[in-house]
Amino acid sequence: MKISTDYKTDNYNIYVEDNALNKYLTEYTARYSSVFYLVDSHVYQLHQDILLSSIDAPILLSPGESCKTVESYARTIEELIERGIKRNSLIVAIGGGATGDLAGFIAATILRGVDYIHVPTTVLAHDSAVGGKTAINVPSGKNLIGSFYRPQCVIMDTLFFNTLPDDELLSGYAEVFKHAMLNSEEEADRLMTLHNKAIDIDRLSESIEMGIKTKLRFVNKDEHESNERRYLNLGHTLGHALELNNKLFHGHAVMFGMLYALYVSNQLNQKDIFDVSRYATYFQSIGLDFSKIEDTAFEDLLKYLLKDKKNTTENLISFVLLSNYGECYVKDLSIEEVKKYYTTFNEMLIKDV
Ligand SMILES: O=C(O)C(=O)C[C@@H](O)[C@H](O)[C@H](O)COP(=O)(O)O
Repeated sequence: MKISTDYKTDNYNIYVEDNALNKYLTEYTARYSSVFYLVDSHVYQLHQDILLSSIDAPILLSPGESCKTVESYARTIEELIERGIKRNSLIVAIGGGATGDLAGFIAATILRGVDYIHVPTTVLAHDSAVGGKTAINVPSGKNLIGSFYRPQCVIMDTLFFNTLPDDELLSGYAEVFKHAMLNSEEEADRLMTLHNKAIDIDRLSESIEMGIKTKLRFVNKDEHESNERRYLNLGHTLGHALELNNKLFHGHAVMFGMLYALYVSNQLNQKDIFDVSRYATYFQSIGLDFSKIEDTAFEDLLKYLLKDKKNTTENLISFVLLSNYGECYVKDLSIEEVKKYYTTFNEMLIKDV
């Protein structure tokens, strides 16, 4: 399947299919005199003999978020310069969202910008590889350094999914589910039917297609996130805080963050538009472990909440909320309000799940 962006210029293709890497990569690499592969070391270890057998002299990155540090950024830049990268070279990022975020940021900044391609190997990266956000972390928070920088293409080879652990699969599915909530109740119901009790890997491509198309609707309108693109951050305010504080998988944290956002939306709308308990029970039935957030003190999350990139006013925390399915808005809440809802939200979860 091929999906294309719809900007005024410099559009790129997103391929999602089995064997996509073999099918499309050389068409792009052939245009450059030198190509540098930045590959998640774990992915390379698993796939070097078959899917990645043609990848020449990869630079291996530490797996997951651990590669998104300032140190790893500087080290990899040094290595690329030593290997002779030029302005007309190509960087190919092969790995999950973290690899893509780091490699994209390197591509955006090395020699003031070289072309790059995303080869996402996780379900989660259907999200991060699309839209041109690149980033690294600092101790105060996630993705606090970064840029918007479009790739030349995204090649999502779904054969990589076969080796994904269940926790990673669930993490990626969280963003697919978020995209459904940004569409309609029917889309969320469809996912819950398609992936009832467990994530069905054979039906993931169609769910990912829905996810990417939804995401592009927002990105095409507001690439640099001054307005509608912020809605893609549904679940991420509390999500990023839980991810860092409780050391959760990104998507697992986003699932909790989404439940909280739906709960707060109901409170502010003064009607139960969203059946939060139903979604919580569903998330639990497909593997979300609620014990991972039990007893998390609000005060431990607060320092992260106050550093959220969406915040614009001192001591107010910005949340993406919904007045209905697909109808988002950004609301600044005081610390007291966030805490109050956090307490009652936890009580509801303990009672209902
Ligand atoms: O692409 C976007 O815009 C998003 O917000 C998508 C998020 O799901 C994704 O996790 C993103 O990387 C988070 O970005 P951040 O700007 O909140 O760090």
